[in-house]
Amino acid sequence: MTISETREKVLSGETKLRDIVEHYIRQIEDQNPKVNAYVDTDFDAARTRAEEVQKKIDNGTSGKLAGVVMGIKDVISERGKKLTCASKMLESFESVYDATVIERLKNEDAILIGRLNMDEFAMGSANEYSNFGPVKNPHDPTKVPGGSSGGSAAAVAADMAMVTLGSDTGGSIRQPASYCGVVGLKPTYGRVSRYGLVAFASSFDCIGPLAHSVEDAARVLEVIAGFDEMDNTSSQIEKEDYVYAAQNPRKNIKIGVPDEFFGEGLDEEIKTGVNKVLEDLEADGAELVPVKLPHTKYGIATYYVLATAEASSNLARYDGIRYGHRADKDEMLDELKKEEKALKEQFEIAEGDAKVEIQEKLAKLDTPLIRLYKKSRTEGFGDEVKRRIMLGTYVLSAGYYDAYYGKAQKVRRLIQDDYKEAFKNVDVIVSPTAPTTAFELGSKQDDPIQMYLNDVYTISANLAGICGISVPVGTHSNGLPYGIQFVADSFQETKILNAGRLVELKLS
Ligand SMILES: NC(=O)C[C@H](N)C(=O)O
Repeated sequence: MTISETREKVLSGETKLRDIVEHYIRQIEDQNPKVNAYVDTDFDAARTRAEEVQKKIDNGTSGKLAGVVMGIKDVISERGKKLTCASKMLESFESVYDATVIERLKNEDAILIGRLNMDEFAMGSANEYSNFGPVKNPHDPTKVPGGSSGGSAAAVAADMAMVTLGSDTGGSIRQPASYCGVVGLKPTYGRVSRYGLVAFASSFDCIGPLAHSVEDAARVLEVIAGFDEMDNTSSQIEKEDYVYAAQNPRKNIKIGVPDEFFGEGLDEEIKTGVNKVLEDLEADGAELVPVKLPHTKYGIATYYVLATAEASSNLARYDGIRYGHRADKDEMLDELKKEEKALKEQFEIAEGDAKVEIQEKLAKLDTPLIRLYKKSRTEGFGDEVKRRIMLGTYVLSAGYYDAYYGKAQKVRRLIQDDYKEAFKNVDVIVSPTAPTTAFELGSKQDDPIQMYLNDVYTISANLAGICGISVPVGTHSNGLPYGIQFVADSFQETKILNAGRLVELKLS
């Protein structure tokens, strides 16, 4: 059921919240062993909450999301719940406070039923890099659900939640939404507070909803959006009426069509499917306008320089002392002693240059504290996270800073300027959400570049800081869903909701 259907039934007394919650519990018990979307659930808390909210409904004081059963990506703090980011590093970490978005959802009486699987620290496009094992696509368990919010998308697709929250740093809400056949919305950077979101790349990270419908996404956005004094990057610009925009779409919108997003690498059927919808929208009064985004071809490279640089800095806090997994101290001291002993023995028998070399090694041997950091991080982080920390540290290093980090910042500006220019003439810009449908589990795991290329259409919205939505638009002959993406200028969420709703109306 959608949020509005639920509201109607719950407010009229036709359905009790208890029954809604029991439905989702059954779904999770039945589906989760196959899909692996939830990494933690609290059914008792959900049941208790349902009783509390039911009382509010009965006495007419319930909030906007009364009865809405939600799952939360395991990167957003929920007081008293585990917050693992699907990493061994945070295996036993528990949130001590609520993220602003969680506080706002709770204030409007949403029922939070569990924590959702994801790529470790949100780094990935297939939800395969998780300490809890991969999420499976509900449409075909041999396929990935997309990532990094794979659990959030799969939970909605398999009816294990009415809506979920995900996070989008470089496509992480929209690409899994496309692969799982649900709606996913990435708000403008600054529209939704990041307070309580574990940082990956702070100038990109955004929290947003994944839902069954555009209107549901709007209903959640309405609650979570808005200024927050706890996040100094959150904007003071007033929210717009998102639900109204989703319910009353204008047909005569101007849609920018960039050649750059319909070229090489795009699956032919997806291209045809997206073009067909555009023709239908045009027949209904929309105007299709060719636009140019000449710098988008540098999007992936730019993102993977800047996002890894920010990640290397943000993830420095996980040292096993202040935060996160700590390696066994005795084991570490033992190792260190053995190394020292071996070097000293070698020193005794070595001669000439070799002796000097060994002496240098002895002098450079880690102190116990440094070794504890190293060992904790080596054990706690997975391979993709380590790869990004190393890439990020490299592009920030003194000798390469200008060549990589500095240059990428300049290209980011050029990409932003492309969009600013294009939005002078159009309301939204359209593209497929991803170049293909969901791919085979394990097929790209060993090839990071192939994995990164999945984000080719979604990543520029993150670089530009603008908003975007993915709406299901068809089923491929291989049986898998795929989405259409609309992006709009900063703080113009009503425009993407409007366009998304037009697509839904065309397909219904
Ligand atoms: N976090 C994201 O938005 C997903 C992106 N594929 C990344 O690995 O960075």
